[in-house]
Amino acid sequence: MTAGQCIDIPVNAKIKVFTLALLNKDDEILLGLKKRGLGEGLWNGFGGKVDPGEEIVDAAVREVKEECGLTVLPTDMENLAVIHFEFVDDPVILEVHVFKCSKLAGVVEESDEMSPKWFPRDNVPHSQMWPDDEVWYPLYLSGTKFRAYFLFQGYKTILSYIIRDFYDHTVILKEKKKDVII
Ligand SMILES: Nc1[nH]c(=O)nc2c1ncn2[C@H]1C[C@H](O)[C@@H](COP(=O)(O)OP(=O)(O)OP(=O)(O)O)O1
Ligand SMILES: [Mg+2]
Ligand SMILES: [Mg+2]
Repeated sequence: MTAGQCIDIPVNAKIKVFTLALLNKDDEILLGLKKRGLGEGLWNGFGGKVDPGEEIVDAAVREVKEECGLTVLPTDMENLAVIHFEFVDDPVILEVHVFKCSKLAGVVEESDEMSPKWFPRDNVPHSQMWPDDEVWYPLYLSGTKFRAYFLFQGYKTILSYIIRDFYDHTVILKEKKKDVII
């Protein structure tokens, strides 16, 4: 999977590519409480910026190791979703490649960036997570692959979103239109 455009964002948008790994064991998911930077204070999967020239899946594997100590293999990373985030008044769009993985090796360790903890997959702390997670998490639980676009005002308010089938962009799975003020 390569970095790419999506029909919901401008063709010339400046894109910054990130990874996000959702690590599963039985009915649990490993989340990390982010200790610094983007999303500080929120529980999230593990991931970060893709380095120049780096394959996206390799970045996902590297970030998992750096942030929670676990070893995963690129071939065990299933690409669940690609999500674009636009922020009002910010020309940079974040492109987050979401992977899920159930084959984990090693020991979970706290890192400078993340404080990891297992949660039941159907009971994650949404009030302390990015607000978009609550929207797309049911798709993760049902194993539905998707592409999504979210428009944020600041980091807490979602103005609109659209979630499409991963393979067929004409199929809309979920949508919230922008409120029109008249
Ligand atoms: N709206 C959102 N919802 C979500 O669920 N995850 C988001 C998100 N916006 C960003 N993320 C994820 C993507 C990525 O895993 C992480 C942001 O990347 P980081 O700041 O953690 O980068 P790095 O781990 O490379 O950090 P440094 O090593 O400090 O540069 O947050
Ligand atoms: Mg990170
Ligand atoms: Mg990084």
